[in-house]
This record gives sequence, C-alpha cells and structure tokens, in this order.
Amino acid sequence: MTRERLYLFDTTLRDGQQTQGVDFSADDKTRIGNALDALGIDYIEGGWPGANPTDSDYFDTSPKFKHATFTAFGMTKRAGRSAANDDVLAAVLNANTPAVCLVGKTHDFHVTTALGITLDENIENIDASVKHIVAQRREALFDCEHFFDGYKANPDYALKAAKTAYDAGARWVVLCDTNGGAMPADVQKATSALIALGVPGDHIGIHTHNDTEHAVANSLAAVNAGARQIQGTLNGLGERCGNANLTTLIPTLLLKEPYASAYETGVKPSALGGLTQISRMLDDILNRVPHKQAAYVGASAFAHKAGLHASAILKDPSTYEHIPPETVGNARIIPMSNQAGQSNLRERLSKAGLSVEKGDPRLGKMLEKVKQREDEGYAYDSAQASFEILARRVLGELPKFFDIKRYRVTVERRKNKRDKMVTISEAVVVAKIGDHKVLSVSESMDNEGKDRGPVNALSKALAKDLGPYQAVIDDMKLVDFKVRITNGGVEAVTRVIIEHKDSKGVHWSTVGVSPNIVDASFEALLDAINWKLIHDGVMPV
Ligand SMILES: CC(=O)SCCNC(=O)CCNC(=O)[C@H](O)C(C)(C)COP(=O)(O)OP(=O)(O)OC[C@H]1O[C@@H](n2cnc3c(N)ncnc32)[C@H](O)[C@@H]1OP(=O)(O)O
Ligand SMILES: CC(=O)C(=O)O
Repeated sequence: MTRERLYLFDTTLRDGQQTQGVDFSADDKTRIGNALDALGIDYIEGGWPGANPTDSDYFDTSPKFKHATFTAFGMTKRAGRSAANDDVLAAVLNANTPAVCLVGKTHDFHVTTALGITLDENIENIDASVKHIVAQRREALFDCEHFFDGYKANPDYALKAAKTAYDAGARWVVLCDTNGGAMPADVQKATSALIALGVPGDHIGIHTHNDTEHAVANSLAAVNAGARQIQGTLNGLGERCGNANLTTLIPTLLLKEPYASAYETGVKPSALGGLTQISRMLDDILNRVPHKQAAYVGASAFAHKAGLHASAILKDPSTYEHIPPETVGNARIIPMSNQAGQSNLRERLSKAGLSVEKGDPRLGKMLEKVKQREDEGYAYDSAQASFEILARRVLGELPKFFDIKRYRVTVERRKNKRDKMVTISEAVVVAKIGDHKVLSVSESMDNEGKDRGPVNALSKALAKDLGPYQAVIDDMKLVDFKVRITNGGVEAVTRVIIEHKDSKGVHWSTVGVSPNIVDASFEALLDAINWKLIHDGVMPV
C-alpha cells in the first residue's frame, strides 16, 4: 500500500523561543536546526528576521539544510500601505529563505479589536501579502491565527480568510489553535469545513497549543480530517503551555496505527533511535532538567517500579511496555523502592555488574534494608547510584577509596572591606587516603564573589584534593540539587537528592537523609564520588 506524505514543520526556534525563560543564542539555533535537519524534519522555522538581533544574526548565517526547507516567520502587511512598502515584511523577505510563513488574523473579533481595521481590509492584507511572497518566488505559508475560535464565532469569515490565502498562492494554509482551547471535535469539524470549501487537505497544516493538554490530540484530529502538515516543537516548547510536542508526535506517527500504515514522514525509522538524544540535547542547551515523565523520551517512560511489573518484564518486556525503548533511543529502568520485589533487585544488581543467584539470602536482607531506609526518608527509585552503593555495602563489595575522618562547616555574617555585610561559608574536610591524611579547606564564593552557601563550600572542600582520584573527580559536574523535608515539625527529616553528569554524558543520582541538611548533602556527595570511582574502574590505593 502506498502511503501518503505527511509533512512535519518545526517551530522550536520561533514559537519555542516564545516560551517564558527561553532565550536561544544564534549558536544554539544552529545546533538545534542542524539536529532537526538530520532527524528529517521538512520545514524549520528559524525565527522572525528583523524582530530581534539574535534572530537576524541566525538568518545571516544562511543555514544550508540537507533535507529541511528553511523558513522565515513574519506577519501580514499592515493596512494602509502596500506589501512592497511594509518595512516589517521587507525584513522578513530580506532573509532570503526559500519559504516564508506569515501570520494573519482569521477571527473577526481580532481584526476589529487587535488590529482596529475593517474585515475587508484584513482580507486585502492577507491576499496582497501572500501574493507578494509568491511573486518573490518563495514558498508561501499562511498561519491562520485564532482559526478555531474564529470559526466558532464567525465561520464564514474564518473560512474566507483561510481560502483567500490559498487562492493567493499559499502552498500551506495552517490552521492555528492560537489560544489552545479547542477540543479535538472542534478541530476535526473546522478542518473538514475548509476542505469542503475547496482547499485540499494536502495544502492544510495544523498548529496547536497545549493549554488543555490536547495539542497532540488536536494535531491528530486535523490529520484525521485531511490536513497533511503538522507544526510543533521539540519537547513541546512554546508560548504559555507550549505547542504540539513533536517528540511525542513523531514516534506516534511512525509507530502507531492507523498513522504508521497510512502516512510517510521525512523522519525515517532509522532516525527515530536518535530522538531521546535530541530531546536531551535541547534540555542541555536550555540548562533544564529533562522532564522524567515525558512520553517516549522521558527517563521514566520505561521505568518499571512495581514488583509485579518488574517480575513480568524480566520474562517478556512487552508485558508492560507499549514499544521497545530502544526504538526511540530510550532505555528500560527497573528502579529500587519499597514497591519492589526480588525481581527488581536482581535486575538492578545485574545492571550494576553484581550477580546474585536467585534464592541467595542476601537478596532478602538487601530488600529489607531498602524498604527500611525508604521508611526513614531515602528514595532509591530517584537515586539509583545510591542504591548501588548500598547493595555493594550489603554484599561486602564496596571498595574503600578513602575514609572521611571529620568535616566542619561554619557560616559567618561579617562586614567586608567595603563595609558591606556579607555571608561566608567555610568548610574543612579531613580525609585519609591509604596512609596519607589530607586536609582541604574551601569557601562558598563563586567566581563572581557571590556566596553559594554551606553545602557548596562542603562539596568544594570534599572534591578539592582527593589525591590519586582527583582527575576522575574533576570530571564530575553537579547538575541538580533537590531538598525535601519528609517529616514536618520538630522531627523534620531532610532528604537531599543530587544529580551529577560527566564528560561522557553519564548522569547519576544519589540520596542522603538526615535531620541536618549538611549531613544529608554530604552523604549524597560521598555516594556520588564513590559511584563515579567504581564506574570509571579506579582501584583503591
Ligand atoms: C500567535 C503568535 O504567536 S504570532 C508570533 C508573535 N511573535 C512575536 O510577537 C515575537 C516577535 N515580535 C516582536 O519582536 C515585535 O512584536 C515586533 C518587532 C514584530 C513588532 O513590534 P512593534 O512594532 O513594537 O509592535 P507591537 O509588538 O507593540 O505590536 C504589534 C503590532 O502589529 C500589529 N499586528 C499584529 N498582528 C498583525 C498581523 N497579522 N498583520 C499585521 N499587523 C499585525 C498589531 O496591531 C500591532 O500594531 P499597533 O501597535 O499599530 O496596534
Ligand atoms: C502563529 C501562531 O503561533 C499561533 O497562532 O499560535
């Protein structure tokens, strides 16, 4: 059976940039754009040339994609001037991209209220703007802003605005759920109405927002009605609650029926294995902790915590997995927790290179220890590296790299040379490495002279001089530090979970628990260092 072509349009670099807290540099855009092209995305919208220096700089680099059509975004010309005389439109065209996507109003309320012009003037703006793009021999796309709300309020006008763009030569008329409030049935109905009016489905695109968590469902509803282009972003970035998540839509289109048999996209099955890595790369660029429960690519997407699940997974993974995790470049995890049985335990141990026979009494002892510690506040499902350290300790297989003799942290509030009150934390750690005693002192100041607190001072002192292990420890980078009070009131217990990564891209998490936040942090730090030394194959001196 021949499959119909479904086009994927990425707007991570444009609508994704409209996410609160996201500010790409031109170099970030280059990295992301190249990754999207390698993945097989058909259109990459780079931003709005002329709107800000970063977007203009990125367009100045004139990216040359192997697969994707590079697209500039802008808005229709303003009323009262010709398209050729609109300076905002001119800046967009001056970027010289093969495709140009213009947003325009299709909801009568927005025309009269936001633009303050007549409904006819708006139709003329759409017509003239699209014709101007086509006359410049560019592929024209028209984003029908607020199309679904407009269709509800005044269906004739919304349809007329969309049809005007098509008649003026737009290759794609993109129906936008700008405020993100449409339901799948609304999308299906309005898309079908435009097709019935004479705009073919293979000229219709869909652009949805996630304000009701329906962005993916609404994109599929439009495809079901006949649309053949989907716009979205990596990891669902985008204005407010985000756009349709391409990281979810791509595997769904390639792996799930009826889409997999009916449609072909530019993303080939062989490229799908790189999806998790691209998703994590974006988080890395944004300095964000990846969303663990993200569909397909989240670290928990294939984590089997419950004992019953883990026991069946070991017999056949398809018992509790909708797809094999490797298909999207993800990995299966069997975490340890108070929900676990011996199956979870043996699987985790074998992943750590520790083989224990079924029925070994140490398994029962270890499971009891894990459940008892979870009761005290530890959380091993989020701190697999600490579980490994605990298991090695119970099995008598934890190498002794060094011994901490003592540590001390002081916090002082004092006036500095400029007579300004400052807080300074200082930590001292005394460690014994073989026969050698090492004393390290560190302050909490960062490179800009800002106080980073007692835990930071302690971490720096601990990692400052561990003699023969130093090169391995210097390769550790703290990426996340979470503190949680697990018991309220005067008996409060603090749980600290920290995440590290190294230059090989390996991430590992450790946990510490104590009524004292410094002790809890120190325990998690020690586990992190021991885990790294073990995993780098370091021998104790
Ligand atoms: C639904 C979407 O996500 S569309 C994408 C929106 N993206 C952005 O806005 C990000 C980039 N935008 C910007 O940097 C700026 O808004 C600019 C440079 C484009 C314009 O800046 P300014 O000239 O200062 O205008 P400002 O942002 O205050 O207002 C937008 C103007 O465009 C007009 N406008 C809005 N949409 C359209 C349209 N489709 N066609 C023509 N004019 C439009 C508005 O009426 C308003 O004009 P007014 O001030 O005369 O009422
Ligand atoms: C164009 C666009 O981003 C929107 O209407 O949501």
